[in-house]
Amino acid sequence: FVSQSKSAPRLESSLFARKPFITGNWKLNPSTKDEAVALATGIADSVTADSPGDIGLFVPSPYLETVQKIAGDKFVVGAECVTPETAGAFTGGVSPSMIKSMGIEWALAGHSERRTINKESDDYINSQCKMLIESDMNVVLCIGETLEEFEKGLVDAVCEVQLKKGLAGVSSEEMKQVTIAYEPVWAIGTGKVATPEIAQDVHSICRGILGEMYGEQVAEDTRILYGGSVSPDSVDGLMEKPDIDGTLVGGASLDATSFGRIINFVTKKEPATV
Ligand SMILES: O=C(CO)COP(=O)(O)O
Repeated sequence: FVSQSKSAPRLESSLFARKPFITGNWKLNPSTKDEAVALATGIADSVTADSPGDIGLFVPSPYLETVQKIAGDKFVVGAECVTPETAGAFTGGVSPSMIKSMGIEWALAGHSERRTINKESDDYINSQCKMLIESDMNVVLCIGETLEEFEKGLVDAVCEVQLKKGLAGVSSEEMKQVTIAYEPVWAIGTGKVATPEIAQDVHSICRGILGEMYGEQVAEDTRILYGGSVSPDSVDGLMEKPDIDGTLVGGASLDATSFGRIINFVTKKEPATV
């Protein structure tokens, strides 16, 4: 259904150059399995045959199997992070092979909270990306600048470093397994969503960097999601922009009604010319 490793993410529809991908990241929520079941069920109920994109939900590792069962073929389920090791003395670690063996084929890497709180470096994130790809899984590589970097005009430079280091050693062919999520740190959990214009600018810059790294075709095929305070009110405007291929939603993915509205976004995007 949504496995990018099997087919390039192109849509038959002429509206989108790339099939939209609406994703949620539950972070350290909800507090109990019962609540996770209720929330995942509510989200699954809002996915219909008319929902315009692929849908994904990144959930805490203890809930992966339960949520996967509820998801069926309505949405894909992924881990929020992985330990880039195969086995050994890494207490608390969760490896790609462990979750792959549970039927999970997706994971995030490089979320700003992991970069900051868990001190995950670009090199470590690169190992996560490579190990997920080698495990025949799909990765959503998260990048984005802090407020200070934004105010200093360093957005392009930060995105370039995070993309180039995060994807070092990843081949053009393997880029089918990669989705990018641009999440400006200043927009995460703050209620300050980037304007569609700002997000479009950065997405277009990121696509240009991917073009330098991998050529035009890979750049055109790679989905770039926006994350940071996305809500039912802001999703339509964001999704109208040509280089915004989806969203990575935090807070609003914890409410089935709000996330359902985001999943079923309405867009007036111009038909794609590619
Ligand atoms: O970090 C995010 C998703 O990964 C965004 O979180 P919010 O939508 O709560 O701002």
